[in-house]
Amino acid sequence: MSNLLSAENLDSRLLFAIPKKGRLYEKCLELLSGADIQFKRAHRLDVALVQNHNMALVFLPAADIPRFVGEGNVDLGITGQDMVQEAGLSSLISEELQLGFGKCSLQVQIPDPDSPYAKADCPRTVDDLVGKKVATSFDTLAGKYFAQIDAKVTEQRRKEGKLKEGESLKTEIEYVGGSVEAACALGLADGIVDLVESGETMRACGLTAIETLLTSQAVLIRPTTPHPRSDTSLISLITARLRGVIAAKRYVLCNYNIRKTALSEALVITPGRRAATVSPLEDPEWNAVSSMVLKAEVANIMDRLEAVGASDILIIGIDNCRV
Ligand SMILES: Nc1ncnc2c1ncn2[C@@H]1O[C@H](COP(=O)(O)OP(=O)(O)OP(=O)(O)O)[C@@H](O)[C@H]1O
Ligand SMILES: O=P(O)(O)OC[C@H]1O[C@H](OP(=O)(O)OP(=O)(O)O)[C@H](O)[C@@H]1O
Repeated sequence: MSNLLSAENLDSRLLFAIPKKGRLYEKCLELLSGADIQFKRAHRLDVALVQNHNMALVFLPAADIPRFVGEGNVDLGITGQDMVQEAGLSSLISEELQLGFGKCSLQVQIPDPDSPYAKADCPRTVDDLVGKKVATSFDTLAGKYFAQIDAKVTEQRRKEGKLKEGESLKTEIEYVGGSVEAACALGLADGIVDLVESGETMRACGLTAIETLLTSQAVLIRPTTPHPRSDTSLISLITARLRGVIAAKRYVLCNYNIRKTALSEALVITPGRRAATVSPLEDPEWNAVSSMVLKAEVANIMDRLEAVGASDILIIGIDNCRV
């Protein structure tokens, strides 16, 4: 049997990096299926040849994908914006598409000072963490953030005469690979910088968030300068397909009938992505309108359409689309 990883198998193929596990994995598989990217991932193999395109999927840790994309080893990738920022390669990476899942925030968290178990001298603000220990998997971003806070607090303390010229404060950033939320309870750190989505993990660990370093979602990325080997037309095709799948998830089609006298008011409510489709009805005083609207705004839009006299308002799900 030929080796799947051999150069002749991969050389001519477009390489698309997908997180190999974790929070983004299942959503990525759904997205690939929606875009009809067909593949079989063999047991224990992190490369899968795509059956219906000259492409291979490469399953990598989400944290490594920005480097593989930035250095041009792969042509496309999906990862979190947080990972792109942490890799510090933003100039080499172009964000093609926000995918609308994997939404979370990178936050500074401390043991809840209002908890009955809190120590009297526990930190309450980021300034209170200066000179102490902060555990994180995002040591680059946390390091940059605390370098600024350290400089600000050092300056203040000098002015107050609490620090001599030449003396400075430095927060210690302690890298941990996972389960960062346990670091304070284990005595490893005074605060952490970690991802928060629902806040469940944070609350379960008796932590509270005091600052947000960034917000993030999953993104489709590609090298700013495509590799000479890259099939740019296939990159555009895959990007367009993924854009269609994402738009279909976010939008629904809103159809309704409206008197011509109220048409302009109704079109303000449903302007459509480019423009709404307005068709004549047999009754010359009425029009039919069809317009894409954001799923999240449907209830509000229906209320407003009814208020301007629209009738037969129908909301229709979109399976897939090109926008
Ligand atoms: N709780 C969350 N909610 C939504 N998105 C998240 C959450 N945690 C992480 N993410 C997103 O998913 C990306 C990958 O995080 P994840 O923790 O799954 O990484 P991993 O280290 O590859 O997996 P694992 O934690 O299983 O080792 C993060 O960079 C972030 O963009
Ligand atoms: O606010 P929440 O919805 O509770 O999500 C936040 C948690 O999710 C992530 O970890 P994950 O569960 O992916 O595992 P990890 O700690 O091994 O990275 C993150 O590191 C937090 O621990």
